[in-house]
Amino acid sequence: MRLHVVDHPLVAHKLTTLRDQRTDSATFRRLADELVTLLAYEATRDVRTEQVDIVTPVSTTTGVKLTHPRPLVVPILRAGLGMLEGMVRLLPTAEVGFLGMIRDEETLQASTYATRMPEDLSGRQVYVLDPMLATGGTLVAAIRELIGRGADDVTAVVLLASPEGIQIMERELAGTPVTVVSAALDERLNEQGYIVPGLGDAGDRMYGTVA
Ligand SMILES: O=P(O)(O)OC[C@H]1O[C@H](OP(=O)(O)OP(=O)(O)O)[C@H](O)[C@@H]1O
Ligand SMILES: O=c1cc[nH]c(=O)[nH]1
Ligand SMILES: [Mg+2]
Repeated sequence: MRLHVVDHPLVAHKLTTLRDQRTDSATFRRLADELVTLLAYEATRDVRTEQVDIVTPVSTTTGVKLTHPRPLVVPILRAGLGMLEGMVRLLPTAEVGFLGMIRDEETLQASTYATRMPEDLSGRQVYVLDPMLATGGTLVAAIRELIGRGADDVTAVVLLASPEGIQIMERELAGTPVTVVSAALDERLNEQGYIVPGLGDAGDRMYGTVA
């Protein structure tokens, strides 16, 4: 597993406002959208392209276009949904699949309540979206599902990761073609499994619900 923490002043600036407890839901959604677009730039560095010949008003030239099979973008509901638009804006040919997952706040075990994506992902590049990589349980289960369907290149785009979660991912997904792109690597998890300093419950902050 590869970890890439995006080091950029615009990312740090937007993330600081996202973390701030005074930030309202509408602003939180806008910032999550903007942040994922900045992360997508890094996450798609190896997206597959093919050469094409085109004619400009001045001459002929050779360029590239996104190639087949189309990349698949999978937001993990609920909070990952807030990252979908920002991602597909940069990947207009992408197909979108969905995984609904919830973490039991007592046991911290993740379970899946909805799955809607192609059965066969062989040869596909997959971008899985979830703002929080806390214990890693959710992302490990999601990525296992994608690899089980044949995906051979998985990139997880997250806003915050914990060192504990990264360690679990490295252990549980050793030898699999997985990259994690994050806006920050935080200090630790607290006793409730929340990222510290973190931003609280991403889904609640995004959709205005109270934990
Ligand atoms: O790394 P983990 O310890 O598994 O925790 C991270 C998960 O927890 C949150 O989802 P939550 O269960 O709150 O669902 P929600 O997105 O519907 O709020 C978050 O959006 C991640 O999916
Ligand atoms: O800090 C955390 C941990 C899990 N889920 C969240 O939304 N936030
Ligand atoms: Mg939540």
